[in-house]
Amino acid sequence: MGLSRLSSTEGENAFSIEYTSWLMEHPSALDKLEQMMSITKGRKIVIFLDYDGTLSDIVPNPEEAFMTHKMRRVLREVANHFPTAIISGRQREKVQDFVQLNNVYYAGSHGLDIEAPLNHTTNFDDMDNEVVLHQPAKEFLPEKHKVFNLLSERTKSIKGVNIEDNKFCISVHYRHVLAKDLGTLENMISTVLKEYQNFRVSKGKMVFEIRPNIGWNKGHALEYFLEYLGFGTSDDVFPIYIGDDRTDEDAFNVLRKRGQGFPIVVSATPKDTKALYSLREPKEVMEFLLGLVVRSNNTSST
Ligand SMILES: O=P(O)(O)OC[C@H]1O[C@H](O[C@H]2O[C@H](CO)[C@@H](O)[C@H](O)[C@H]2O)[C@H](O)[C@@H](O)[C@@H]1O
Repeated sequence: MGLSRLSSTEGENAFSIEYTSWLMEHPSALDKLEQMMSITKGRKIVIFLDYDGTLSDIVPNPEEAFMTHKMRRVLREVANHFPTAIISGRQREKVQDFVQLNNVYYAGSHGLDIEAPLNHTTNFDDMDNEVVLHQPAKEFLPEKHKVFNLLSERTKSIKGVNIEDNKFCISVHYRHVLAKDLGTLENMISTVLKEYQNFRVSKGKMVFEIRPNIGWNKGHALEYFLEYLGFGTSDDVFPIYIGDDRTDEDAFNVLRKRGQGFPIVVSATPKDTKALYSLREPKEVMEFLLGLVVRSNNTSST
């Protein structure tokens, strides 16, 4: 359980005391698997996952945040057992490219670009599958291009800045920016956003996340998927959301408000979160997902 893992991985340092007490409030989801499976009896489990830091390790280069083959195998199994959606800050197509599974639903741009199961409005994706696209910030695309170009131009002088175009959102990575230049970068972003007040900025892991200033976030995307899957107001659903970053907090909040399911934060250090449970790293996420599959197989064979 949590404590044994702690002593083997962290050693007896001052920090582990803080982590241990945080763990009491956000117990390891691995330790709660049995309990969770008994609560879910008769309910439909639906899985929601963030990508970076949840399905793939955080790495210095965003282009290299690959998922392991093992994680992909587990995810495929999970999605064969339960409806599964990935809700990422990245461009949706980019996540699809990393994940390469067609039994998973995808949302990109922090939930602003949803490819949902087929319902009334029909589109076709690259593989000619019928899908429903929900893109509530479509009208902001031309402006987003301008913000992207302006930011790229103005931040050129700062070494280490990496600006990622996430379709409806923009990520300004500062992982490789010198500490002395950070203030300048922040000022540049706020100057640009003063000119484009339809956009706002928040902070992620060594990244400034810029997105249209509309009332739509990962929490709304989660609700949208539930609605489409037919569980909008249902009591018979048990949604599990696993994520590691600030934008995932909106989805944790939705689960807390619905009083349903398991909000799980991925973190090996104490952090302020609305999640009720925790997992330390993507490897534990994989273990947890595998645990769900195994237990679900056991239940159906008894
Ligand atoms: O919602 P997510 O799927 O978690 O996406 C959030 C951002 O993740 C990526 O950036 C983060 O991961 C990178 C790769 O490990 C890392 O280099 C970076 O420092 C992290 O912030 C992604 O590149 C962003 O576009 C996403 O918005």
